[in-house]
Amino acid sequence: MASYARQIPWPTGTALDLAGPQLAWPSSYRPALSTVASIVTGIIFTFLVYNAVVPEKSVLGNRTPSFHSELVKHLRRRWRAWAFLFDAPNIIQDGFNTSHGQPFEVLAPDSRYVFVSSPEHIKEVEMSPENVLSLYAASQQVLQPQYTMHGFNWYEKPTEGVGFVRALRTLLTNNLPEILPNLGVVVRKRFAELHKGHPIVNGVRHSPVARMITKTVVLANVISIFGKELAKNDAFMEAALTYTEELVVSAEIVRLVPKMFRPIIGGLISRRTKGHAVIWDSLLPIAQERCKERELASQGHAVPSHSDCIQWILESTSNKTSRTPQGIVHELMAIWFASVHPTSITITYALQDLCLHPEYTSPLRLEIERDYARFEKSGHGLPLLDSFIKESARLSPVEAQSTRRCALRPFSLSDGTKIDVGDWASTPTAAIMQSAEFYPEPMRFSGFRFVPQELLDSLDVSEPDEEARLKANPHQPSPSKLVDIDGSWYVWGAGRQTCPGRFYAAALAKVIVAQIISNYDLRLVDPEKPRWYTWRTTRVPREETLMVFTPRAE
Ligand code: HEM
Repeated sequence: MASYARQIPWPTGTALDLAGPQLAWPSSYRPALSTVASIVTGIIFTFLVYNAVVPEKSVLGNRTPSFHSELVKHLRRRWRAWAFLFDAPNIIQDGFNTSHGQPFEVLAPDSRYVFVSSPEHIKEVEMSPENVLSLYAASQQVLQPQYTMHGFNWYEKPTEGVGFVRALRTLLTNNLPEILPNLGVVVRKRFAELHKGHPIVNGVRHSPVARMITKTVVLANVISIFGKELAKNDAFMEAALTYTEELVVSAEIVRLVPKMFRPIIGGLISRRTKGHAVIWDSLLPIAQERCKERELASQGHAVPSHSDCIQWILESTSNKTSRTPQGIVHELMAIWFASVHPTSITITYALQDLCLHPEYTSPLRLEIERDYARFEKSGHGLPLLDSFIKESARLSPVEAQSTRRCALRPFSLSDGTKIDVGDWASTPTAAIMQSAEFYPEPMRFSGFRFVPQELLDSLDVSEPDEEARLKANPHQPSPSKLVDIDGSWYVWGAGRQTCPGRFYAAALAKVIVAQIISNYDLRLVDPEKPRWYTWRTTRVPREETLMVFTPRAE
């Protein structure tokens, strides 16, 4: 700790001194003002240190004298809680390894998490009503939407009748056959444009793969969620990209400052960040227009028909708040955030895994040549590619935690473990997906692990040695798909509130990976370099990871 303190030079002088000469106070006021500023700075600093050391809800009980007698133990726990920010996947994995299926506790600076991994405990969590263990309350903590989503407050919304679940799970999924052929063309063009803009080093273009995929996903998602017109609006497209990044950083800052400062800091951030305002200003007139059309339609007038998520949400919402133009835009903003990052990251790691395991390229290309057109028309199929992306997501999951529920009322698991108000229950997704209990040779990459046995038997690879190797890799006793949900696959959460966008996400991942491997040979510039870092439970791809995409026609 001391060494960190030494590394960061603390500015000398008071807040007023640092503000510089533009504050032209009369000189007689200066000593007094300087003293006041020093006191205020001191109070803020003390609060920050206090917040770092003392949890909002101390696990040792309230802040009582007994706290002092257990100081060392307590400080160690707080140190571990702050380490969660940088090392959460390992901390969760350790808890999973030592708990042998029992619930275990992990502390973060701002929360206490209880991880459950046995099927019965997961069932208890997923069955608890939304007003006891709440996904919305957990999302509210993560996203701080009152500051990052134009004043959105999930608590004000009745949870039943939320339109986006039906809009995404049913209507977006059912429309995949209409959406996918256009997305294939858009993705191919966008990827080629981005590729052309990357610098040439030693005769080949070096592409920052994470950024490139995020930009491709943003375009695909704008078209699928908001419609083609908005994709032509440059200001909106720029905001659509920056908004999710702004949101993550802004919400994180708000989460880490003491509660009493959150409205001030959150308000400042909200005023300084522009992405959410551009999104709001662009979507609100459209939502207002659509609401007018709904009104006219209810009076028997002819109105234009629309086939996008704005319309599907409008048609799916039953509660009063969500039926207003503002309510619809808030839901769209929440969907937007949920749709971009996990999808881009999953695709980025799948492409990197293809570079690390190039023996899969030839059978995947064969499958794409044979079956891509059928997949586009139905939204189903490409089982080899499906399995490859699933294996990549198993070993490089975006999130080490899912099925996140924040307690709004005290809750007890059947073994007596208590989850108090403000604590979270969740599943250790990554640890379960890499457990030998569920996956033979769990840490070995086996791209076709999930395909049916007969498909594996009929695998046709031009190199007989490679074919034998692929067939000998570990294989699951029962086949499964990327979008499935079962007791060893919690990538999409669990129970009633599993990801409603997963059918679209899986289809888009297949479109993007298929378009890239059909049209380019790919390799990592430096396969040995670290490809991600972790922040809390998220495995974030490094922006500086470079790939070479060589057009196959050349
Ligand atoms: C690979 C990509 C994706 C992953 C891994 C993923 C994962 C998840 C998970 C785990 C949850 C549940 C939260 C939890 O239990 O902790 C969730 C919820 C949600 N996801 Fe996804 N998601 C992905 C893509 C998408 C896409 C593309 C959309 C929209 C088109 C979307 C929309 C949502 C929404 C709206 C919820 C909230 C559901 C509710 O409130 O009941 N997701 N997602």
